[in-house]
Amino acid sequence: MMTPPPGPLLPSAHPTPPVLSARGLTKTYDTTRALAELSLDIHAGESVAIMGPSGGGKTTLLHCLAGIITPDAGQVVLQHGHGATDVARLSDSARSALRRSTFGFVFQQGLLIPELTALENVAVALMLLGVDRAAAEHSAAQWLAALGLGGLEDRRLGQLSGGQAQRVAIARAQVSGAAVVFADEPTGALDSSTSAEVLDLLLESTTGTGRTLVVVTHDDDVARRCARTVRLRDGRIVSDSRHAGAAA
Ligand SMILES: Nc1ncnc2c1ncn2[C@@H]1O[C@H](COP(=O)(O)OP(=O)(O)OP(=O)(O)O)[C@@H](O)[C@H]1O
Repeated sequence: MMTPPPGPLLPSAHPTPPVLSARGLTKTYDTTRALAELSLDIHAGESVAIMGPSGGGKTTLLHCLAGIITPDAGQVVLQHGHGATDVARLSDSARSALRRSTFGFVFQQGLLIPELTALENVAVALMLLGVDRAAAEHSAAQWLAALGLGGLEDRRLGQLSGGQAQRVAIARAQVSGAAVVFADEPTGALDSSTSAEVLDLLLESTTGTGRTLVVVTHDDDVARRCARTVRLRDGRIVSDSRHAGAAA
């Protein structure tokens, strides 16, 4: 069967312009095709759940959208600020700079530094952008307080619960004013009530302020709370639905 060429998607009824437009994304690892000419528009202020079976390409898509890996073919156009940037064509250093300034990440492991306190873990995201320590710590303290962690600023990660540590990760992802926050199974290790609280905070602090959330999840409860669910299988989109009554 012939595959249609990657091209413009049908006009969308969404009220805001796309902040990210992926066209014809293809990624192959050795002999495994993780993404197969995938096209997707993500709009400013949307919450999008990426779902589908294990190995379907969810994390690979998230990493391509966020400029963590480059696709073998295709484009990821970011429309933010003054113009459009093809994330997939930037140099490594330009992509790192873009990730720090424009994107936020809530991943299960890897981004928080165990030796640092909650406050330092959040402040470091701003200090990497050149903000001085005092101003960075001031903003970090405000985010921690907004996420219910006032009084815990000086705890190291090992002295926090899983849910508290995920809130630190949310604060870190938001403190630099990220236009798009990417989360990969942000509630995967949490019990269901903590998971609901963390998800509420993640939605409020992103789409609640006009920013965009893209979340990879296996959890139907998480997907139901998002405004849109995109399902992948074998590196292709098999369904894309918007739900009434969910967050933006
Ligand atoms: N670094 C890699 N090297 C080789 N193959 C890889 C690599 N990363 C992913 N893959 C393969 O690419 C396919 C898509 O992987 P991906 O992690 O994107 O899927 P996923 O939908 O996120 O899966 P899961 O739900 O299990 O996390 C899988 O078949 C996986 O084995």
